[in-house]
Amino acid sequence: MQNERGPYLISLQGIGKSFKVARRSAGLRQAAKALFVREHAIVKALDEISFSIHEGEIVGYIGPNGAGKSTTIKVMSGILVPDSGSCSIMGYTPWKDRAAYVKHIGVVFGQRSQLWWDVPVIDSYELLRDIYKIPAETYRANLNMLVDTLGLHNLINTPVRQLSLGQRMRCEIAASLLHSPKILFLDEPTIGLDAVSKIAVRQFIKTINKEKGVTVILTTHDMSDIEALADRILMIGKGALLYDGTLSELRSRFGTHRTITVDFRECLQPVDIPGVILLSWTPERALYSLDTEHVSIASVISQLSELVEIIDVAIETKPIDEIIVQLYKEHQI
Ligand SMILES: Nc1ncnc2c1ncn2[C@@H]1O[C@H](COP(=O)(O)OP(=O)(O)OP(=O)(O)O)[C@@H](O)[C@H]1O
Repeated sequence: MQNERGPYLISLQGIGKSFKVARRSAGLRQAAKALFVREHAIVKALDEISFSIHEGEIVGYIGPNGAGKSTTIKVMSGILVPDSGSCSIMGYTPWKDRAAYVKHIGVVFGQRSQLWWDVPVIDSYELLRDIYKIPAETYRANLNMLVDTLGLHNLINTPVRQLSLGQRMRCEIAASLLHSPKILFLDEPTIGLDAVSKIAVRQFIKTINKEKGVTVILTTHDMSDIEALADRILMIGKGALLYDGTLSELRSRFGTHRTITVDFRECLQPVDIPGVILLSWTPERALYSLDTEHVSIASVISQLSELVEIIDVAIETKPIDEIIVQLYKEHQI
């Protein structure tokens, strides 16, 4: 498959995946009954998911808890076999050609470690070198680059269990890239990290995307990850794809709301402007809320400036988190 930008690197068509989960009602009687009769429910984790991704993209895969994000990443990385649909990544069907396919991908699950817990990080790296049969020269070059850019100098000789979450995450990301994969799947890579570690991880993801051309698909609940990284958002809810587009399209579609803070020379009388909500008024500052679909910012400022002497104006857009919540609400998820 392809479009005007050429062939897709990743293409999913109608992927479906359900899980059979054991159900038990509350109470002792039900517990006793469950010893003999197991009741099951079917959870539809993915319902006909289709999307395609080009080489070099950074795609943010978002959605509320239980939407199906991790399940999609598991299908794409070949860990899970879907019930229906097709998936072609670099020409491979991940769950069928797994041995050859995994040489081209790196996977990081923020909540799970791929490193050996009790041994120094470097030992896990050497094991990965042997598993992936990474040529000595490539391994050395990649290791040096990763240690430098992720600041791992003082970490790689430490056992994983002695590392902080942020330090471990940087080591995990390095582990996933030792074999020079073309695609990196990151499942909540910044979960639980402090502000400094988050920025370091984001910066690194940007660098390997730009300099090495690595295609990145990341799931996150942190909208600032998306703002900092993703060119494109795929939003999933109740197993179905609900939005596929850029962050700026999303903003303009759902984010026409603005808050305007105006500072002025003392004015005791609040000024009301038609179509605009006055949120607060003090003798030196007013806070207005408006929808730019109905009223332009220019007209608000011009109407105000006729009545007060404006000193400063600050305009804020609705935070991306609020836009996402609005989107979830619209889709009733
Ligand atoms: N191995 C499994 N067995 C049974 N049900 C599962 C399994 N894995 C996922 N599910 C169910 O499938 C649905 C999608 O789960 P998934 O982990 O993909 O969601 P998610 O979007 O990654 O959620 P979160 O943001 O909470 O990590 C959920 O209802 C979950 O309970």
